[in-house]
Amino acid sequence: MAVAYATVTWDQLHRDARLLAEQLIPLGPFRGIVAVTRGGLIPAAIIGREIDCRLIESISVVTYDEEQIGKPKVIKPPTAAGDGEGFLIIDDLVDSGVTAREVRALLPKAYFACLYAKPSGRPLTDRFVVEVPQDTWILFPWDTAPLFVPPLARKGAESAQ
Ligand SMILES: O=P(O)(O)OC[C@H]1O[C@H](OP(=O)(O)OP(=O)(O)O)[C@H](O)[C@@H]1O
Repeated sequence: MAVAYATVTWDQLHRDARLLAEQLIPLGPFRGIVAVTRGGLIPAAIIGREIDCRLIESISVVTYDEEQIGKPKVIKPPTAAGDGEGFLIIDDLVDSGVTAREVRALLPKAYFACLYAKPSGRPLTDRFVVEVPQDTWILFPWDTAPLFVPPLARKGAESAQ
């Protein structure tokens, strides 16, 4: 399957998180936020600021390790959130939906919102900002760095040497 890349800048991520916050305000107030680490941490901080929510819990789900491919493992439960009643779950992305399914099973009464959703994971969300094709790999700002790229003309000359 061909893979396309979509770069998300800090500015864009901030804008998308604020857009989501705006949509969440009428659904609140929320007792707290559960950030799905690690990708949900920065969106949760931005959204917590916008919706005026200071109680931030986290959950950490590992979906891949060398011995048990695909078996999700909760390595940090969201204890402060109980069954999720009154809580908002925030993640950056739902892709296959494996992480979201695990998180929702632990917090059945919480509201699940994320910035970006691929078709396979989309049904597991209550709200998202942007739908992204399944074969698109999102490059988040914390995963990337600006690099020098040679001018096109010089690139041709270099490959001819
Ligand atoms: O729908 P899924 O296929 O489960 O994928 C979505 C999950 O993948 C990413 O986290 P990742 O597992 O890469 O961990 P990280 O955020 O700690 O890098 C993302 O932050 C979601 O939590």
